[in-house]
Order: sequence, then structure tokens, then C-alpha cells
Amino acid sequence: MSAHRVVHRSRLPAGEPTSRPARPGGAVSTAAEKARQAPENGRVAARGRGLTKTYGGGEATVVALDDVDVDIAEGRFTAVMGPSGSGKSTLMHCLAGLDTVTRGQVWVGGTEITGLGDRALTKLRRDEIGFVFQSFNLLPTLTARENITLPMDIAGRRPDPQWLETVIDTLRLRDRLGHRPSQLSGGQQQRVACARALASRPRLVFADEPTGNLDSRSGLELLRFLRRAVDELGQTVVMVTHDPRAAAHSDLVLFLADGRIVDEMPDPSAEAVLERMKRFEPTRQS
Ligand SMILES: Nc1ncnc2c1ncn2[C@@H]1O[C@H](COP(=O)(O)OP(=O)(O)OP(=O)(O)O)[C@@H](O)[C@H]1O
Repeated sequence: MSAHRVVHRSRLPAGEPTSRPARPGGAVSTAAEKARQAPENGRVAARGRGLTKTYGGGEATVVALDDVDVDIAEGRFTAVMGPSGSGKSTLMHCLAGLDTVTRGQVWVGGTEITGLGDRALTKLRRDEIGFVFQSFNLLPTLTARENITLPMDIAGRRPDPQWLETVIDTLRLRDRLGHRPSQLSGGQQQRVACARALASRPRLVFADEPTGNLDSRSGLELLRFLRRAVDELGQTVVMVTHDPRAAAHSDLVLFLADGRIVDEMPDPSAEAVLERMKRFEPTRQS
């Protein structure tokens, strides 16, 4: 679908994990994994081992994640798909340090975040991770530009001006920078939210249904921008989506079912993803 397979990474920091660990068992050690575009430098941006997340207790226990091993390759675009309730958002939130796991370990870059105190975790999220959610979470009293730079302003950091301009232009926000969210369309608000997530050039961008509230043109532009952020700027993107066409912009699709990674697809096409998703239909709840 998108011509994006050449990856240039000129911005890789030193000192990160240098090899992918052995992965005993589980979907991530299948033949498909060998076909996956393993990063030449072997770096992982985020890693989960034995991730288990349960809610409730006794007979009412819900297992949202069931012993998941996962590596998110640095400088790649990973999509996460699966039926409703399969654990996609939970996986993303646990990898991003927005939620805690019941068992297991999570690393972001070289830092194990499981067990980190609130303060250290907040700092790591602020410095290393950008979030794009379906709900835009913009502050209504601030202009688009102020919303975009707010996280950096709070952190007392100055955006790289050139990068910020690139983000603003690519997301076609230049003539909207002085507008407040109520004066923007849904698509424009989502683009502001995306610009905010990318403004600090975070190592890792997590996007939860980022195109869910967008018309198809705005959605396509957002996906192309995320693709560019990966190909041209070496960023790492993890996107939860229900849309096979959106997933086709990624390098690798991870398929979840019942809290486990049950399959993965490198270099996905929308058609192949749709076909794979159809195999979940009998157990689908929505
Ligand atoms: N706070 C919670 N309390 C109890 N159960 C929860 C909670 N959050 C999630 N769950 C359950 O955990 C499971 C996984 O939820 P999750 O939101 O990760 O799924 P999902 O794949 O992202 O779903 P969807 O595609 O519908 O957004 C579901 O069965 C859900 O009902």
C-alpha cells in the first residue's frame, strides 16, 4: 500500500539494548518472526516479558494480557490488531507505563520501567514517549501552537525549531496555529494532538486508534506522517487500530486474541490483514 520499506536511521542513540533476546516459545518466535524486518542494529524501543494483566478476582477475574512476550523494534512502525477486548489497549498502556502489569517486566529503551517510582516513570514518559489517542485531549483555552508545545513547556524544554516547523507543515497546521480547539475541525484537532505527541521527537510514539475520529483524507495524511516519522526520522511508532487499511502502513502487524499474541504479519497489505482478521470473526464481540 505505501512505498516505505527503506528505513534510514540517523538518530539512534547509543547505549540501548544491542541484541534481541532469545524468545522461548510464543508467537514472537515463529517463522513469521524470522521474516520480520529485524532491525540491523538489533535495538528494541520497548520490550515486554511475561506480561500478564488481570482485573478483578475469583470467578470474575478477567485476564486482559496472558503471559505476553513482545519486542517493539526501534525505527519501525508496528500495528496492533485483534478483536474487541483482546487486550490491545492494555498491551499498549503497559508498554507505555500508563498502566501496571500484574506480572512480568517492561523495558523502554534500556530502562526497566516495572518497579519504577511514579516520579521516575513520569519523567521517562515525558522524555521518551509521545501519545496520540482517539480523544484528542487538547486544552480548550490554549491555541493549537500552545497545545503542541505544552508538554515541552511544562518540562522546561525548548523544541527543536526546525523539527517543530516540519511537524507543523507536514500536518498542515500552519494556518491554524492561533486557533483554539473549538475553532478546529475534528481532523485538525487530531493533527494538533499528533503534532503535540511528536513535537519533542520522542523515542517512541504510541497511537491508540489515531484515525478513529478522522475522515478518510485526514486519516490517510496522519498515517503518512507517522510513516515519514519512522522512515525519515528514525522514530518508533506503535499503533492500535481496527482498520486493515491503517495497519497496512505499518512494517509489522501483531495480532492479539484473548490476551495473547497469536500471529504477526510483516509487510502487511490491507487485503492480507483483512483476511487474517476474518479468522477472528467467530469469537468477535463487536
Ligand atoms: N479497568 C478494567 N477493569 C476490568 N476489566 C478491564 C478493564 N480494562 C480492560 N478490561 C478488560 O480487559 C480486556 C482487554 O481490554 P482492552 O481494552 O485491552 O481490549 P482491546 O483489545 O483494546 O479492546 P477494544 O478493541 O474494544 O478497544 C477486556 O476483556 C476488557 O473488558
